Amino acid sequence: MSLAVTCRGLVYIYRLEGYDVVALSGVDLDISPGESVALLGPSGSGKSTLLSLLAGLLPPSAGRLTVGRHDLVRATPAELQALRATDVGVVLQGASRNLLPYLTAEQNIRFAQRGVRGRDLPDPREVLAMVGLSARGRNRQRPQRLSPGERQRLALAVGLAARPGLLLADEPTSQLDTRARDEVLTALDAVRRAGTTVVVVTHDPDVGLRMGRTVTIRDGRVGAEGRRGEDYAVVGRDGTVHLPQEVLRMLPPGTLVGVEPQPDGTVLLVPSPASVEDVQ
Ligand SMILES: Nc1ncnc2c1ncn2[C@@H]1O[C@H](COP(=O)(O)OP(=O)(O)OP(=O)(O)O)[C@@H](O)[C@H]1O
Repeated sequence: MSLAVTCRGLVYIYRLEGYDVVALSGVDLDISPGESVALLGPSGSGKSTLLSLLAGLLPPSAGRLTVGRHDLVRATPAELQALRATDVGVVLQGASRNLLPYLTAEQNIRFAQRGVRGRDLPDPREVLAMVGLSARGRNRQRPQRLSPGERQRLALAVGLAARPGLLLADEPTSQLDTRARDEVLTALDAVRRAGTTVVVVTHDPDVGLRMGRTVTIRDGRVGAEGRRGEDYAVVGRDGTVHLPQEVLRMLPPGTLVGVEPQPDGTVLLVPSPASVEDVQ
């Protein structure tokens, strides 16, 4: 069963000795069951932190977060662990971090299925077939005998071992050549067609296009959304809007802007020749 995700005013603060780092500053995001979403954004904007919260690996500092029927703010550590074992598959950045090197591909899947109770588990070969790893005895190979792209697809298969309703993957195509990257994307298409909700963190805009929906995280919140190639800025809960780079070049920081609602429902931004400094 595919799972929905709801974030409302989601905040995460890394508390370090002497100072705090606000990694997420109020994420509002709805993901429908079966949807595929790419999280894009500059380095340090909060993508991996958001993924860790969705996975139940980090507890929200404030706000609301639900995955399916699970309330991740109230969940106990035991409930979060059960969630990761069954409903949410997590693929960490770097394929090898998800794999046991001394087990074959098939054994890696079986290992990920151990201890899962209360649901029908898929046949490991079925999971390997979904990510294109059933031919030429790939199921009997250990990870180091597989190519980098095959290893990454095996990492996805391990994340799918318990047939989760939500698959989270951090940079699944980084450091792969074009062909291997396309094979990983084809595997993700198959996962989505099987009805699983998929959320992928990526720096690659092409991956974003292939996923159908992009969500750009900027300064710890949703700054923009892309649907079927159309890009939209998102108005934050405090009324702020992250302007696209090309508009920011026309309206650099400090520009005074007249905001004029039009009768047809559009809004005009009219720059003034004066700047904030002139007014102060
Ligand atoms: N373990 C940590 N301790 C303290 N601060 C952290 C920690 N992990 C991340 N941060 C900070 O939180 C903010 C968001 O980081 P995060 O890794 O979520 O961003 P990101 O968008 O995934 O970046 P990248 O694309 O480089 O992986 C950054 O300011 C980062 O320095």
